[in-house]
Amino acid sequence: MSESTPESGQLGQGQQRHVIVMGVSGSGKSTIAEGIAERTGWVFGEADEFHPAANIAKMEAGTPLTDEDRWPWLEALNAWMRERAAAGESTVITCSALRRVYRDRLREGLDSLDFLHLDGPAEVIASRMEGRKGHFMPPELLQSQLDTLEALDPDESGVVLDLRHTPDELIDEALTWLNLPT
Ligand SMILES: Nc1ncnc2c1ncn2[C@@H]1O[C@H](COP(=O)(O)OP(=O)(O)O)[C@@H](O)[C@H]1O
Ligand SMILES: O=C(O)[C@H](O)[C@@H](O)[C@H](O)[C@H](O)COP(=O)(O)O
Repeated sequence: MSESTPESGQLGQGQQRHVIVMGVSGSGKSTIAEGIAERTGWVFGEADEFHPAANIAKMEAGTPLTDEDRWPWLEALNAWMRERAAAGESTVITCSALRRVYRDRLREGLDSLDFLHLDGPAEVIASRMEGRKGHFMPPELLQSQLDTLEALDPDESGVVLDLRHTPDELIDEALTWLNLPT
């Protein structure tokens, strides 16, 4: 399948792909999404960069975001994907996308949007957050992220991947699920 390779240039409607690597903070979204972007040539987006400064300050201070905090952020991410779609480009972005209603907002106006959910034991995620230096997200917020998380419903296009696998394994599993060459 070559429709999404960097060489293919502008893609017609229906040929482009839009993928969100989802999961709680520290699950490995950035690592895997960057790998997918490298292998596919799709435009990469990092959801943390779409948060208003107030949201970042709130998380940094150890306070979980509310739905109200998240709506403008989700709207900005959706607008960005729609712009890329209008330009005929495929995208892969990181986004916690913790609740079903958030994912519904993210899907608006797109022909298709696939979710790759990085899931696994809380202890593994916690130790990764502890080991990550210079990131604004405090490990204490992990529990609220896990409490907010709603698994993909059967009618949502997506797959759950085991975050304990290595990044290379996960990128291969993602590409295989997406029906792309590994
Ligand atoms: N599959 C993996 N196996 C081991 N360590 C990983 C894996 N994926 C990510 N990491 C490490 O875990 C930490 C969190 O990963 P990151 O990609 O920043 O997660 P997120 O974007 O979901 O917050 C980073 O230090 C990263 O290097
Ligand atoms: O909806 C939220 O509460 C945040 O978006 C959160 O889920 C996200 O994970 C943070 O932005 C931390 O960034 P990392 O996911 O990169 O740790």
